[in-house]
Amino acid sequence: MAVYTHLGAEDLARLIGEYDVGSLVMAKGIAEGVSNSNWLVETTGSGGSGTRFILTLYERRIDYADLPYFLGLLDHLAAKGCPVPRTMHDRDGASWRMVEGKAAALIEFLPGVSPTRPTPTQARSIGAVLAGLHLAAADFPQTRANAMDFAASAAILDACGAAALETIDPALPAMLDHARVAAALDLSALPQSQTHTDLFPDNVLMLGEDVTGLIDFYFACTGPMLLDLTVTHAAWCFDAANAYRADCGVALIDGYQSVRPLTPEERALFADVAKGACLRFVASRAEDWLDTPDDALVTRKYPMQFAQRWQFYHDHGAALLAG
Ligand SMILES: Nc1ncnc2c1ncn2[C@@H]1O[C@H](COP(=O)(O)OP(=O)(O)OP(=O)(O)O)[C@@H](O)[C@H]1O
Ligand SMILES: N[C@@H](CCO)C(=O)O
Repeated sequence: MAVYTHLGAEDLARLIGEYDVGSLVMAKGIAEGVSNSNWLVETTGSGGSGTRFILTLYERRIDYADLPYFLGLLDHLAAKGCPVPRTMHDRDGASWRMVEGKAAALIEFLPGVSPTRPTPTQARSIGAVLAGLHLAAADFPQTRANAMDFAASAAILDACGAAALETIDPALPAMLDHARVAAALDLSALPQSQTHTDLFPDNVLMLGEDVTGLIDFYFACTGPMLLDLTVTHAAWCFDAANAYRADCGVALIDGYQSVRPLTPEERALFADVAKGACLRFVASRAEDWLDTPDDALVTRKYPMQFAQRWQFYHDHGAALLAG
């Protein structure tokens, strides 16, 4: 369920009236997503604006001071031909406005569906698109620090505490030590750009083998491009039983390198950064697991899934870029 705030028909029509997109025809709450309230909105269109939009009301976990970065990055990337939604600007030129005390943005609707079992060809496509995003974002003038960097992961696991982590799984407390090791990594030699850092399949829209949309940029930040590649690798290249899918892994890295070859420093740090990437999701999932009551409507994501992927990169990560 992801409509936390009720907006009546008049509220929605008034809000849409602030934009040059024609008048409201339809608005339907979107069930997917857990962080924000989202509606699919249809309008009569105006001046080439298109007629379908996503209206997002930012509910939690988002600092409004970051909105110019998130929404400005979308516009920057869209202008360079990356498959990301453009943001609609209201008649005052603003990309977001306040509604019912919350920030709201109207974003271009993009076609496509999120793959549930990506094929190697789809993995290759997303690798190439991610590299294109990194190149296109290099001259984006704003920056944002990564609030979920390796030090943050270690701090989150530390705050959970070994005893609480053990209630989720006896193998979880060991991840705290591994997170401290990741936090001490020196990533300063790695080339940086603006990065998505949460490019799971559910944040990608595809039609067949083509990527039609990258969405949910609310963890985007300035940082090592390698981290973004390893997050995407860890999120796309394991099956439902958590076994590594080498066909997807090879295709994703090939696709990425077809657009931006990795530097020797990136190749050398691939396994360590992939392990840190896994720990970021171990940490956020463990924190959510402990914070979410058993009977909550929100589905909790299992931290051990990424602890097992950490183990995979620990055992095999160095070999993935060999040859
Ligand atoms: N620009 C877009 N074009 C088409 N569909 C979109 C677009 N943005 C979002 N959606 C749809 O809305 C759903 C919810 O969006 P999103 O995943 O961003 O939700 P959220 O609550 O903001 O994030 P989270 O996934 O972190 O809970 C997506 O699964 C997708 O179906
Ligand atoms: N994509 C993340 C949730 C957002 O950080 C996960 O699967 O844990």
